[in-house]
Amino acid sequence: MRWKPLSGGREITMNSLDQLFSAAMAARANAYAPYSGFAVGASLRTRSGAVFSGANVENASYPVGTCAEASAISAMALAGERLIFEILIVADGEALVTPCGACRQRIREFAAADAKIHVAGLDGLRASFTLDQLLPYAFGPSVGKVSP
Ligand SMILES: O=c1ccn([C@H]2C[C@H](O)[C@@H](CO)O2)c(=O)[nH]1
Ligand SMILES: [Zn+2]
Repeated sequence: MRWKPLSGGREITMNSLDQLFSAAMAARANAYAPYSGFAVGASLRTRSGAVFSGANVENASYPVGTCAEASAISAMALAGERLIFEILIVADGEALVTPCGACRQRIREFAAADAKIHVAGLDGLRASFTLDQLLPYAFGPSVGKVSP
């Protein structure tokens, strides 16, 4: 992806993973995580090339809180998009923060088995997986349909 120069001279280029990372970091800045104190950002790229992002939004009733990935997927669906090519999750700390089980299933609803799931720390990308690696033998949208 090419970006217009900010001010004359050198053109600024940003690769697609940098763009996802920036979007996820920006979303993470607005995470609402007063209970866990664990802010998470997510961003995803769709087939059209558009990027959608989200952050976790917690609740005093703990189980009602939502994950960053769920929030990014809702933003995507609201824009009428239905196919995720790659998604990136960013969080602080030493551990790899991969999507929780529920979010893996949420991603599966809108992504093929080879979709990429990137995991980042605040300092940048740490690992990349395919959805199939994180959710093997998945139950997907075409499995549960019974023909009339
Ligand atoms: O992949 C993840 C893992 C955790 N969380 C959130 C849920 C909760 O608000 C907080 C602590 O688990 O982090 C996410 O949003 N995405
Ligand atoms: Zn989740």
